[in-house]
Formats: sequence, C-alpha cells, structure tokens
Amino acid sequence: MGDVRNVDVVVIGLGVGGEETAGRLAAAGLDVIGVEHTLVGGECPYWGCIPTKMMVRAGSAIAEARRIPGLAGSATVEPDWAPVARRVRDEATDGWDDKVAVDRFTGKGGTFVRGRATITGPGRVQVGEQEYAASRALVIATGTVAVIPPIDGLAGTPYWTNREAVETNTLPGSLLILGGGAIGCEFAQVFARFGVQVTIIEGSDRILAMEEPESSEVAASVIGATVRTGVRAAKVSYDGAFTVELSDGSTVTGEKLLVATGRAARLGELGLETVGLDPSARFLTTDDRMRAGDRIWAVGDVTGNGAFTHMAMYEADIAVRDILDQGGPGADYRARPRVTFLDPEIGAVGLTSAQAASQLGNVRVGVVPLDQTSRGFVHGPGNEGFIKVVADMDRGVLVGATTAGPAGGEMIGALAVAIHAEVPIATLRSQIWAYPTFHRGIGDAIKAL
Ligand SMILES: Cc1cc2nc3c(=O)[nH]c(=O)nc-3n(C[C@H](O)[C@H](O)[C@H](O)COP(=O)(O)OP(=O)(O)OC[C@H]3O[C@@H](n4cnc5c(N)ncnc54)[C@H](O)[C@@H]3O)c2cc1C
Ligand SMILES: NC(=O)c1ccc[n+]([C@@H]2O[C@H](COP(=O)([O-])OP(=O)(O)OC[C@H]3O[C@@H](n4cnc5c(N)ncnc54)[C@H](O)[C@@H]3O)[C@@H](O)[C@H]2O)c1
Repeated sequence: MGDVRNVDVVVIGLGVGGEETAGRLAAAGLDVIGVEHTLVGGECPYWGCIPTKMMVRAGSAIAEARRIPGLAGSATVEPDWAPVARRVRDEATDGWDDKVAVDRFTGKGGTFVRGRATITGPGRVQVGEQEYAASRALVIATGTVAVIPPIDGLAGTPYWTNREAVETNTLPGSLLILGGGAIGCEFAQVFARFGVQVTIIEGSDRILAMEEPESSEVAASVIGATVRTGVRAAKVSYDGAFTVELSDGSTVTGEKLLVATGRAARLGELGLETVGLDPSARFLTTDDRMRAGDRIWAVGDVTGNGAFTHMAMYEADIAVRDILDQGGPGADYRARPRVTFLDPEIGAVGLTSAQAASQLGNVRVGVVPLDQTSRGFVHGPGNEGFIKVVADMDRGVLVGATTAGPAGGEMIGALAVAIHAEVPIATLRSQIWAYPTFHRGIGDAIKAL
C-alpha cells in the first residue's frame, strides 16, 4: 500500500458528467484527481450519442434518397455500411482511443488516473495500490451499464449490447432486439434501412413506452422492423444464430441479438457503505445542489434523473458551482428535454399527458397531426409526426410537450423555453409563428387546448 495522497477533489468516472466536473474544478485551480477505468468521455462519445447519431444520419440519408421518386425524379440507392463504420471508427471515436480527452483534462491542470476506484471512507478513494484523500469533494459520476436480464440461456451467448452494435464493421442479415426503448428503436431503424431484417421484442404493450402513445404509434409506423409488443423473451439459445422463445409460446430467430432492456448504475461495487450511502439503491439520491452526502456530490446517469448527456452536463454545472461556492440556481427538472433520434425525430419535454393527469387536477391537451399543417402538407413523403402540448389549466402554463416530425428534435426547443420560463399560455396564444414552418404547428396545438 502506497502513501495516501492528499488532494482537494477526487472525481470517480470521467464520462460526460465526470469529465466536465473534474475539468472545470481543475481549471479553477483545485488539485483534482480524475479516475476512469475505461475511456475518458464515457459512453456518449464512444458507444452512445455521437456514433449512434452518425449511424442515424446515414440511415436518414438513405431514406430521404428513397423519397426522390414521386418528388424529384429517380435515384438509385445502394446502402453500404463501410463508410458508416469508418466514420464511427475514425471521426467519432479515434479507434476507441481517448488520448485527446485525457490531454484535454490534464491540459486544465487535472491529474488523470486510469483504474477502477473504490471508496474506502469519507473523502477516501482507492485505485490499485494508491489511496487518495479528498479534503473538499468526492464526486461520483460512474454512469450506467447495459442491463442484461436473467433470461434462461442468454448468459454465455455472443449477444450484443450497444457497444458491439456501435463497433460492428459488418451488418448481419437479421437482428433480434430485446427492448423497444430509445436504444432499441434507434438501432432498429438504422439497421433496417441498411437492409437488415430487424425484429423488436418489447415486454410492455408499446415501444417508446415512456413517451406519449402517439409517439409509439409514429415510431412503430416508421421503424421498418417487425415489432412484437406485450411479449418477453423466455429462453435464448445460440447455435451460430439466435433463437428466442417468447412468453406467448412463439419463436423468433436472428443472426445477432441486441440487448437493449435498459441501463443500471452499479452502486454495489463502489464502497458506498463506507460513507453511509446505500449500495443496494438503484441510483444515488441527490438534493438540488447534487449533494449525495457529506462532501459527496453525484452527477449524470448515476443520479437517475434522466440518462441523457445534457442532464449529465447540467448536473455537473450545478455541482461545480456548489463545490466552488459560487451560488446560482439549483437543479430543476420540470423542463427536462429529450429527443429520440428516429426519422422523424421525436422530441419531448416535461410531463407526458398521462403523468400530468396523475399529478395535476386540471389538465388539457392539444394535438395537431403534422400532415395537417401547411409545412407538413408541403413536405409530403416523410411528414409523419404530430405536435402535442399538455397544459396545467389551473396555472395557465404548459407542463409537457412532444414534437414528432422531420425537425422534431429542433422544434422541441421552443416548447422547452415555454415550460422552463413558465410562459403563460395567453402569451403563447398571441405569438406570431412564421409561415410555413414546422414549428408554426405549435401555435395550432396551443389553439387546440
Ligand atoms: C446507445 C446510446 C445512445 C445514446 N444516445 C444519446 C443521445 O442521443 N442523447 C443523449 O443526451 N444521451 C444519449 N445517451 C445517454 C448518454 O450516453 C448518457 O446519458 C451519458 O453518457 C451519461 O454520462 P455520465 O457521465 O453520467 O456516464 P457515462 O458516460 O456512463 O460515464 C461514466 C464513466 O464512469 C466510469 N466508471 C464507472 N465506475 C467507475 C469506477 N469505479 N472507477 C473508475 N471509473 C468508473 C465508466 O467507465 C464511464 O466511463 C445514449 C446512451 C446510449 C447507451
Ligand atoms: N436519443 C437519446 O437521447 C437516447 C438514445 C438512446 C439511449 N438514451 C438513454 O439511454 C437510456 C436507456 O435506453 P434503453 O432503450 O436501453 O432503455 P429504456 O428503459 O428506455 O427501454 C428499455 C425497454 O426494454 C423493455 N424491456 C425490459 N426488459 C425486457 C425484456 N426482458 N424483454 C422485452 N423487453 C424488455 C422495457 O419495457 C423498455 O421499454 C434511455 O432511457 C435514455 O435515457 C437516450
């Protein structure tokens, strides 16, 4: 056992949230140790947002080219995965090498330690033989990993998680996807557009079950995959290809199997019990300053407040300001945005209509199908989507919204502002919306309340 090294701050996990926190604290002049056992930057740049959105971009280009007949002549489309794999490898991930990210952190004055950190007591962190004692802050930013459900026969088969799906250089002829959440749906549409026969197996009664029912309908209609809902995988076997027995007695087969059944924080491995926190909890509970305990902060997926990169960045900013005693606003999750990057994109913010109905007394909903708006009509093929707003009529403000359509992820920004700033519905009603934009449909949806 080496000597204990005394520092100001130890950050465990240098994914999106940890890198932002550690880098800013180091740049502010604190002595910061950043510990990462895999790649600095975490899931988002190497196996999440960035490479998957490159894939989505490629799939959308294919789909748009296929819309040319009837609109603008003819086009021959021959999908090829090679340029997608190349972009993912060379442009997104540097061949899954984090040198640039490590240098970015050390360039701000931080000390980088590669290894698995364990908490051994208040402010104390062990990495290999070295122990660190943080006098000012311990920050836990350890993210989540793919959940592998305990399905008979699954363990030991060469199933994919998002990591293998992102890293693949070649595509299978057929793919089974367990789970129809954001991960399952985004991969399904991309791979289907490159000619893979995709089957989604979703245990609940609709895909994108956390979103509005209309979002699930749009997703199912555009995804290009066979969607089996209300069935769970009962047994998996592998003999060069996968066979999955489903809970209704039927069987599906596929060359590959992607497990996309959710994410979990692995709190049990961190030594939380040594600082009075519960290692059996699902997530770390934080207050509005991202404090999880005495001189302990937690940010990102590990808090369970929304597994999105923008949430990790948001929470990192709050934790940094608190650790540096800079004040400013605390965490406020009312206007939490999210975008499922299908074609059409499905943007959403705040509460769904079902959540609002269960929490509030006087809720009204306004919905406009996109093809009934001027821009949707002009757009023609590929205009699937809708705009839905959810209002708390007692307070006269919006509390939730969904914008599905060709620019769904961009449209949601306007509604995020409305919810974040609590713009009165009366004020929104008097707003002028440019014609003929997709976002003009927001005005129509508000009129429909
Ligand atoms: C396929 C996929 C697509 C996604 N697409 C989007 C998207 O389009 N938009 C979006 O906003 N979000 C998206 N996300 C979610 C986004 O990637 C996460 O919300 C984000 O990465 C969370 O950042 P984090 O810092 O909390 O955790 P992570 O990025 O998971 O980083 C945590 C880090 O901690 C490290 N670590 C864990 N334990 C230890 C330990 N004991 N010692 C040392 N290091 C440790 C891990 O190795 C990891 O690098 C996607 C996720 C996936 C899987
Ligand atoms: N565009 C984005 O921002 C984006 C993209 C991908 C992922 N993410 C983040 O990553 C998180 C995790 O994504 P995810 O899709 O893995 O999780 P999820 O929790 O959103 O969806 C998992 C789905 O799997 C189903 N399921 C669970 N066990 C099952 C089983 N045994 N058989 C069949 N179905 C089963 C669940 O009913 C659920 O619908 C998302 O919630 C999101 O926060 C974001």
